[in-house]
Amino acid sequence: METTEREHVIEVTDLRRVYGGGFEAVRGIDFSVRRGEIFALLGTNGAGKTSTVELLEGLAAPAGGRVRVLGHDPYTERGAVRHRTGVMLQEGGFPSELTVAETARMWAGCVSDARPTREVLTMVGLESKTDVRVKQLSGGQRRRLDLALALLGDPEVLFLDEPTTGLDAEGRHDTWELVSALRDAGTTVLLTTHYLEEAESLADRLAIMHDGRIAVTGTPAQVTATEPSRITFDLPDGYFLGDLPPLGELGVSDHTVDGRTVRLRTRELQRSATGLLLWARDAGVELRRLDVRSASLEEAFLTIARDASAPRADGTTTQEYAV
Ligand SMILES: Nc1ncnc2c1ncn2[C@@H]1O[C@H](COP(=O)(O)OP(=O)(O)OP(=O)(O)O)[C@@H](O)[C@H]1O
Repeated sequence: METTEREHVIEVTDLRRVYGGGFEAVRGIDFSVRRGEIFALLGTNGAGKTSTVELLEGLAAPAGGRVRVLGHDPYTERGAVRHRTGVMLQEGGFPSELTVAETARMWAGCVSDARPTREVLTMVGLESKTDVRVKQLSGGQRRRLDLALALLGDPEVLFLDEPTTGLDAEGRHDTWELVSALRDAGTTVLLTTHYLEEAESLADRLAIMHDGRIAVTGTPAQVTATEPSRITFDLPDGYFLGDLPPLGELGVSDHTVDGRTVRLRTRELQRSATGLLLWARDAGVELRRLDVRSASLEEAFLTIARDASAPRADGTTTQEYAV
């Protein structure tokens, strides 16, 4: 079955992976990725991200469940999928004596209708390193070479396992721009990352894995919204906590006081902040060191990593947002 523009190009249903010895690294996960979407798989160390991506790449057969990439089983129908996908493994292995250009040419020989090697090396910023031997590249430059090789076949679907690990801040931003541009040109990207700001700024949707399961799936904004926002300020001189309007009426879910510093947590940031500021205006006081902020993806991640094993009130451990 071929996919159309609006269909999911990656579909994962109740997927399981069991290693020799019986360890279940992937324990029944579901997600899907639409054409032209960047989907990030996040999770703690050992959560099962690489084990999952390898199943999507057709490198191993699932112990249970179903994977479809571009409408095909990537393991049993490898020939139908492989030439339409690009893969950047977590650790690429290159012959260290070859130069960058030789490595790209060797790889291009394995790809049908390969892009010109100079083109992909320029895309990843390695055009000035073509005559350098692979063993002389820095770790970050090797990651870029990995990415260049994944792009050689002009893939419809790109699997990137920790694409920016080892890159400096500039290299990471360059890679983000390149991946965004590929997405804008219609490439579907599934990536794993430990950099939460990478997922926050790049991903259209993401899933957070923990212990072989997906704890939450949604847009970065949806996942971040699972955490309360925070308001911090110093109580004005001569005022006490009891002088503020009743915090429950401001939508504040809990608070702490440390000396004169008050920290409020709220799921209704606008209502809480407005109520507080109107009170301060009417009282004619200044809320010094006022700081109002939404939760970050990092806070949501840490909470999920901590709580993911605990069942929710409805008995499930997975939260999924429709988009
Ligand atoms: N070949 C293997 N044999 C047995 N267990 C394995 C094998 N490969 C991975 N595992 C185990 O499966 C679990 C998931 O590993 P995986 O590499 O998929 O996690 P990950 O989320 O990619 O982790 P990281 O962020 O550290 O790269 C881990 O507990 C790991 O020890």
